[in-house]
Amino acid sequence: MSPIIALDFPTIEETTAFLERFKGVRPLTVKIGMELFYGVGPRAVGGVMLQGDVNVFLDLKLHDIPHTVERAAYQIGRMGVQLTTAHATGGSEMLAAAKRGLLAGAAESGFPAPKLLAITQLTSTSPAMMHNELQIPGPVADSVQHLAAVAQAAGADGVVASAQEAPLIRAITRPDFLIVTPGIRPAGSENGDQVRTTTPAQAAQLGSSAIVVGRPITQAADPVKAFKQIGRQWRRANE
Ligand SMILES: O=c1ccn([C@@H]2O[C@H](COP(=O)(O)O)[C@@H](O)[C@H]2O)c(=O)[nH]1
Repeated sequence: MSPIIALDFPTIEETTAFLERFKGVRPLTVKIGMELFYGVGPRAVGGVMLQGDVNVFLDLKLHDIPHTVERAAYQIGRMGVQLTTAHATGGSEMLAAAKRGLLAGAAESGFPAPKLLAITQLTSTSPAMMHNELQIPGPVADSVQHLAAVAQAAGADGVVASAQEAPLIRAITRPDFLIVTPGIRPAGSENGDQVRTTTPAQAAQLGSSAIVVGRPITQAADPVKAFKQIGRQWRRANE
């Protein structure tokens, strides 16, 4: 799969103008996150799909009581998106509720059910933050591996994690379990708020199933060129 582009824009106009540049690049998978969804609403999903042959990863990171998450996931299941997220730290009951909601919403709409990815530890989380603020002892990778096991047992289709943890996740999950990796920073690009970063090639070598890239593409002088370069690095390392 080509890199998933994180469409972190505030308006549908900016999003559409950005996607215009990618007219000749298909199929395309894009991620709609909180900024665009809260700014524009569910029509952000419809607007992006209208571009044709664009798969949508709706990254709303559900985290609430199981009943509320099941009802929210039902609505997401009706939208026709391919991937969506819930926080693994919400626990196994909440993740199972998310899965049930997605399946029910998809069954009602006739769309295939979106795959559920469990967020493990955000790629912006440092060891110091995890220990001092979240009060989780031990290496970040151990926490991520544990949350991946919880997610798999609860019926999630995969996780969102840094590629740094991919080998530990692969060691305990079934072969088709997805590891989707943000925090991708090609050599020479700025980390910004990302902490557990890898290059596209490292993510492939470490076992990620797919990479998510935002600012290194959206803020590039030539986003299509940046997307193609990152895609080449990712694919070569996967060969
Ligand atoms: O652990 C996580 C989970 C989600 N994200 C999201 O991925 C993109 C990354 O954007 P960049 O601009 O490439 O940093 C962004 O939409 C995040 O919400 C993540 O970074 N880490």
